[in-house]
This record gives sequence, C-alpha cells and structure tokens, in this order.
Amino acid sequence: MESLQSPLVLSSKLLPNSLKKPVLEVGFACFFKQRRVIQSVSIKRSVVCCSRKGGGGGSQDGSSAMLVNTDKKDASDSVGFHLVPPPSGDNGVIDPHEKLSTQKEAETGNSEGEEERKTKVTYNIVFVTSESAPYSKTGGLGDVCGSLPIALAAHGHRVMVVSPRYQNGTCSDEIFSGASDLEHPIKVHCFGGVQEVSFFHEYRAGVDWVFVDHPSYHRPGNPYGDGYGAFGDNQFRFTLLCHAACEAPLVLPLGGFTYGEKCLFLVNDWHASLVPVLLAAKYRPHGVYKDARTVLVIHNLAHQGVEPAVTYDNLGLPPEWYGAVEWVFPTWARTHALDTGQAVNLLKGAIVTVDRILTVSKGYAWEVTTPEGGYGLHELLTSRKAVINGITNGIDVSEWDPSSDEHIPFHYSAEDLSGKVQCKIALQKELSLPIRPDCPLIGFIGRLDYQKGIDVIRLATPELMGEDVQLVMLGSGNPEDEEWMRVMESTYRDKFRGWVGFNVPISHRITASCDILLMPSRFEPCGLNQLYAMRYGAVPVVHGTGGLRDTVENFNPYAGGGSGEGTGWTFSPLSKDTMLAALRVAIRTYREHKPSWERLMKRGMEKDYTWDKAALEYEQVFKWAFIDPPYVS
Ligand SMILES: Nc1ncnc2c1ncn2[C@@H]1O[C@H](COP(=O)(O)OP(=O)(O)O[C@H]2O[C@H](CO)[C@@H](O)[C@H](O)[C@H]2O)[C@@H](O)[C@H]1O
Repeated sequence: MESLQSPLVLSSKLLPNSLKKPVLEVGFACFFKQRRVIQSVSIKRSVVCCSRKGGGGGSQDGSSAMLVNTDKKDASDSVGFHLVPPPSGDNGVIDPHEKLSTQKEAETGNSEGEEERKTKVTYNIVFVTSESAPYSKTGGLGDVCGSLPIALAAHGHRVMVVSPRYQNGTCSDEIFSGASDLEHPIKVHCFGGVQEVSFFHEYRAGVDWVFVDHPSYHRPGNPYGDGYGAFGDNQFRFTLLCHAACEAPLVLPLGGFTYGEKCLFLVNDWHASLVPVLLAAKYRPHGVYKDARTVLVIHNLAHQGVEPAVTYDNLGLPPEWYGAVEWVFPTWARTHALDTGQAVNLLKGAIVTVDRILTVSKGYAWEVTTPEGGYGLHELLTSRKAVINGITNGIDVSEWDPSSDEHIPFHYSAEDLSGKVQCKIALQKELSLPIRPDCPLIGFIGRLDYQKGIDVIRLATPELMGEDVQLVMLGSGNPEDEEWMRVMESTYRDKFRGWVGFNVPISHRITASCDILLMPSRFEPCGLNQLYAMRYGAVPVVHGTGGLRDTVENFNPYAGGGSGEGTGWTFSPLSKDTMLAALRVAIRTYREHKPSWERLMKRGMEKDYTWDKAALEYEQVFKWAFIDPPYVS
C-alpha cells in the first residue's frame, strides 16, 4: 500500500474551481443554503487509500475491466490520506464466525417469541440496489433486496429501497404500475452534464419502494445487458442511481415526511458503492449527513465496477477524492507495455469509506480476506476486518412454501410428502421425460457462469448419464453453456432436459420436483437455491464453499442412535470426481435407504429459513455502526 499518512485540513483555496461550484448545484444545494455552509472542506481523520498492490478485479458485470494507458488528469496531484487503519494484529478484530448477539437476546436470553420481535431502537434505513424483486431480479441480489427490507420494516424500522425503474418494453413493465410519479425531479451533475431524474414510489408491505427514473433505464434486456453483452454505459446508469439515492432521503416527503439526514444507507454490491464515497466527499464536508451511517453488503466480490481511470471525472466526485476509487492492476494483468494499469474501482471506494461491511454468510466473510476469495481486494478487506461480519441470508418463506406455492401443481409439507412425487411426475410430463417416479431426479438452477461450476457439470455429465438418473437444468448466461445444454438434451433424450432462459415458475417447479439439487459453485457468497431446495424436500449436493458450507450439514446416518443427522452432502475440493462421488452416495441413499432419505428431507424442510433471524443480526450491526463515529467524517 502506498499512501500519504498525515491527516490534513483542506481549505477551499486548495480546491480547483471545478470543485467549488458543481457540488453546490446538485440537489442538496437548497439544503445547505439553509445551513449557510461555507465551502471549506475539512476532513479530519481520514481518507483516500491508494491501492498499488493486488490485482484481479476481472471483468465486471456491466463494467468491463478495460486496461488503458490512462491520463488521470488532476488525480496525479490529488491528496492521498490513509484510510486503512494500521494492522493491529488481532486486537479488536471481530471473529466473523462469532454469533452476533442481539439486543433482544441480551435482554431476554431468548431469540424467539412474537412479542419481542419489535426492536427498541428503530432506524431510517435506505437500501440502495440495482435489483429488488419482484420489480427486478436477475439473481439472488434481487431476492434479498426484495425481502430483507420487508423483514426490517416488520421490526419497526422505516425502510426505503431505492432502485432503478427499468422498462424493457415487455409485459414485465407492468410490475411498476403500482408506483406513481412523486413529481419531484432532481438534477444530477455527472458525466460532464446535467441529468434530470425523477422518482416513482409505491408503499407496499410496510416499505417505501422508490424507483429512480431516467431514459437510460428504459431499454430491452435485463438490468445489466442484453443479448449482445453488458451495456456499455452501466457506470453511467449506476452513478445516476447513487446520486439519486443520496438525494432521496433529503428531498422526498414519503408519507408526508422526509427520511432526513440521520439515516442508515445499506448499499449493495458495486452498483451502489458510490453512495458512501459521495457522502464522504460531497455531503459531509458541507455539514450534510454528518449523522448518517453506511453499511456495504457484499453479495458477490467478483464484480467490482472497474472502469478506465479516465472515467473518474464522470463520477461527480471532487478531484482530490480520486484516491478513494483508484485501482491499479498488477503488471501481469496489463495489456501492453505502455499500460499503466490505472482504473477506478467503485467497490473499492465503498470498502474504504463505509462504516461497516457485511457479507451474506459467515464463511464468505472470512473468504473475502483470503487471496483466493478476495479478488484482489483481500488486503484492503483484511485491513477492515474489525468491521466485517457475515450474516446468512434468509428466504421469503411465503413465496417459497411447498404447501401453498402458486407455481407448483401439487402441494405438500413435511407432514404429508405425497404431493412431492406428484410434482415430479407432472414435471416429467411437462418436459416429456419418461415418467418414472422412482428414478432420482437431479436439478440445477442458476446462472450459467464460471462461479456456478458449470464447467464441472459439463465434465461430469457423460459419466453421470451412465447412471440411472434424470438431470434437469434451468439457466441462462454464457452462450456456449446454453448451446451445450441443447446438445446434451438431444444426445440424452431420456435423461437430460436443459431449459435455457430465466423463468421463475419453472424454477419453483424444478425445486419442488427434484430429489437432489446440485450446486457445484466454485465460490458462493451465500446461495439461495440450496435453501429453497431444503425447504422443498430436495436434498442439496454442494461444493463446500462460502454460504453452501455454512448452510448444508453433511448427512451422517449413524448419528442420533441411527436416526441420522444432516441435511445434504458437501464435497471438496471441487472436481468432477468428488462431485460424482457425492452424487453417487446421494443416489444410493435415495434408492436403498428410503427411511433415511425421508428423514433427511424432513430435517431440511423443518429448518428455520425466515428473514427474522437475519434481521435481528442486521439490527445488531446497525447499532454498532451508530455507536462508532462515521469512519470518514
Ligand atoms: N434461469 C433462472 N430462472 C429463474 N430463476 C433463476 C434462474 N437462475 C437463477 N435464478 C434464481 O436467482 C436466484 C439466484 O440466487 P443465488 O443466491 O443462488 O445466486 P446469485 O449468484 O445470483 O446471487 C449472489 O447474491 C446472493 C444474494 O446475496 C447470494 O446468495 C449468492 O451467493 C451470490 O452469488 C435464485 O432465486 C434462483 O432461483
């Protein structure tokens, strides 16, 4: 790490003229006009970290990690502060595996009980996210940001979710029809111009769903791209989202009152990562958001929002804050001899400015601090280990309930499993597979992506097809893998079905029908499909990594005096052979030990997957965030 250590106070004289005016013109100008805030920028104990080590980053969804010979303009004479606390050994480091105690537990010694559900301290919480189901979803991020806010609102917090109002010209646009225009447009200064964005709002399930509207969110495709790949202007689209999200609590009178400055921003992944940087660089120097706190939730570290360094000027940040998002690729990752490896990395910007960091499972909280799991950010994350915690995701148990699921043809429960085999027969009919209720049905649902271990499935499939099994896969992503699924389907007509596309009802039907759910993810921050599977009596066979290792307990038939324990199988290391070995044990158990299998299913179905438990842990982290002063004040 290279950084300038001395804390400085900058006077406005040190700032280029470009800084002095634009920030005043953005939406919160009215706010600090009232406060008669002067233009001097005082940064007392911080800031900007220049990462010269570590690399990776790789390609980002929607933000290709282009390497160019860059001209970073003002950045070269930017002031660099030291954001990262010096390594302090183990002092004060919170073990991410330690169970977070909750206020309620501390007071009652009991983590359950309906009356105790409402917390004593409530917060104004602002989620910022690129996806929130059911409005937008391409994966688990949408699920989490669609259900955790509702769980927190049920605990008494005031909760707003800010995400884009995507319109792709299909019937799915209807989902936004309940949201009305708040008729409170704001102007955002970024990308060398002024953009007008407006806000739509729907109050549902106790949550203020706020949708940022701009023409760049209106186009065919999914939130990040279309058939031709990621959109080239994703940095612009999510920069707009972040600027708008910073203004929303100040200017939107939701239910008659704004959320105000004392709120807690929960920013999710790189798309929302500019929020804490904006708070530190643009708002706090002018006395705004002094009492706010920020928490970064990392759902997937492989995507960091990396773009060429020249794009820094577009972000709407003061020039001297370049170091906060500066990213330098290691020499081996550069494309040619003149490439300096200079880039901006938005996720890194959040890591060095947020108050606390969360990952979506405890295991992943540790993995991100290792060279293998840190995607070039492990050193930075290790330096902030004291404020990193892992909280395992919950699931929406009303949407994912086999006893009432509207997408499945027959219902069942742990008490009466008979509907499950009927679901299986119905799916075999629907997919024109041989109708064989006793044949083990293996399912896979997920993005066709390196992360999900699709290459391992491809290697193992010819051998697996030698067994008496059926394999049904649902997924979209890498076109080569999509094509491979089509080829497998025509090669193994009686055993293999591959559904290319994103289809929520089918994902429910596969989960309800399959006996075994396969998840050979190379890394998995949490994983939701194994949780859905267990709730639906499908036994997961997973690679022992991240959240999969945390949530799937290995089956042991001899424990408990022969009644057995565990909810599935984990295998490690990740390879074709270890995966096939685990699958074969699962298949044999299914065939030859029916009572054990049924107990295995029931143990999975009876586990508590609700968001309630996770929401309590989130509250503990919020409390810690407000106990400490802002990390960058
Ligand atoms: N073709 C398809 N059709 C229909 N539905 C499909 C689908 N492909 C995927 N899905 C759905 O998308 C969701 C995927 O969630 P995951 O948690 O498994 O992965 P994802 O990698 O997107 O999420 C990231 O964020 C989440 C949330 O924190 C973490 O759990 C995870 O580890 C991390 O990688 C599930 O609801 C699944 O059913």
